[in-house]
Amino acid sequence: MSGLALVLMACCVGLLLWLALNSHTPLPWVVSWSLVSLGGLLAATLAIRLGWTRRLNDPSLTLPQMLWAITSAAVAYLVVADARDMLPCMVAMVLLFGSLGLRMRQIVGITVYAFVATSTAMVLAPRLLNQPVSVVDAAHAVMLAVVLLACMGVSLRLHSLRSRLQQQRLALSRALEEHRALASRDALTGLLNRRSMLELLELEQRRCVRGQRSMALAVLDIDHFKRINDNYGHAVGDRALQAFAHTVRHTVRGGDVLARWGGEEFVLLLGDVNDNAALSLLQRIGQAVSQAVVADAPEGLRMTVSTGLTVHLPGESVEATLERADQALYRAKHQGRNCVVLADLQAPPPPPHPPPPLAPAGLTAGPAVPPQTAASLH
Ligand SMILES: Nc1nc2c(ncn2[C@@H]2O[C@H](COP(=O)(O)OP(=O)(O)OP(=O)(O)O)[C@@H](O)[C@H]2O)c(=O)[nH]1
Repeated sequence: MSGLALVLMACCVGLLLWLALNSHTPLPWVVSWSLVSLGGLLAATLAIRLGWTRRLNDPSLTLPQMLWAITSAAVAYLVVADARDMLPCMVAMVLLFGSLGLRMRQIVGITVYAFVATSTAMVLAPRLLNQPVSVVDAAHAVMLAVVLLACMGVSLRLHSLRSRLQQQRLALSRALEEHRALASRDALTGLLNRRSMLELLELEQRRCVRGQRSMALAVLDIDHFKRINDNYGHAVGDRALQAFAHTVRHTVRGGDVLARWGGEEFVLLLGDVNDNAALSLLQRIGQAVSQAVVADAPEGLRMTVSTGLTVHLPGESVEATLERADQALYRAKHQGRNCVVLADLQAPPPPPHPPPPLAPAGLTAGPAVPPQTAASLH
């Protein structure tokens, strides 16, 4: 029951007390009833505030408080004869406030209980007080039945409105979640998209500055992807991209992050790894990609990937690291594709469009490493 209901109950009890003091009802009865009624509600409030009810199914003790308040109201009908007119009002208040937190079956149950409790009080009152049943008593009974039915109707309606509101809120938060996922992920491969990857890289870069972490970045580009589209169709091309993403993700460690950078180009973030280990991993990726099977595609369809790899130097910008990896990729493409080129950290920044080398590069500066020779580096 809400704090407001408690306050209202307290007002009613105060009013009843006043009526009792101004009527012929024996004072000890009235005082005892008031103390027991209020005491029960205060005890419940205290238990809730102290957190004793936290582990219960109903931590706010709604149902017990309602049962208590309705029983108190029914007993009041017997004890405080002058205040009987207030019974429908009190029961209605308890039902309306309390039912907000109840399930449908509980609402019907508590209304039935209210009906049984109050009608028992009405039947017993004339006998206990030795008074004949009057027309007023009959009118009370009819009014109470009407009030109880109306309260139940209103409570059930409120309940259905609340459940509809909850469903709408749930649907809205799911839609928001999906929207967020769509905004941060590439729809085709399910990988992080370029924007989210850049955010992640900025975060990692700051960790590198603080010396908490090191990272290597690789730019991977599927070779001659245009031919796959041209020869097998765009749908097969899409599935090839998915197969590529799936293969790389299952070759790297859980903490490494692959993102779709655009088209058939991907960026891989490798955490806490040296250049040799990164090179070896990218060689394995190259081999795995060359064996990857594209779903519903002709048998002969195989992919290869060219990769530019570099380690991030603490203090430099993410853009600078990416640019170096991109230049290494450029060299990998010009050295025959299907290989990994590790960027040379000592070399001055390359010109914007370096001419392709005449012969395959050695392994010293910007080594081009075909997948099958990876092991020889270690
Ligand atoms: N099916 C499909 N194709 C895409 C998608 N994004 C980009 N492409 C295609 O990828 C191809 C990229 O071609 P290019 O940039 O010429 O590169 P390439 O053919 O891979 O050649 P190299 O990179 O030099 O080996 C283009 O034909 C694009 O249309 C996509 O989401 N789905």
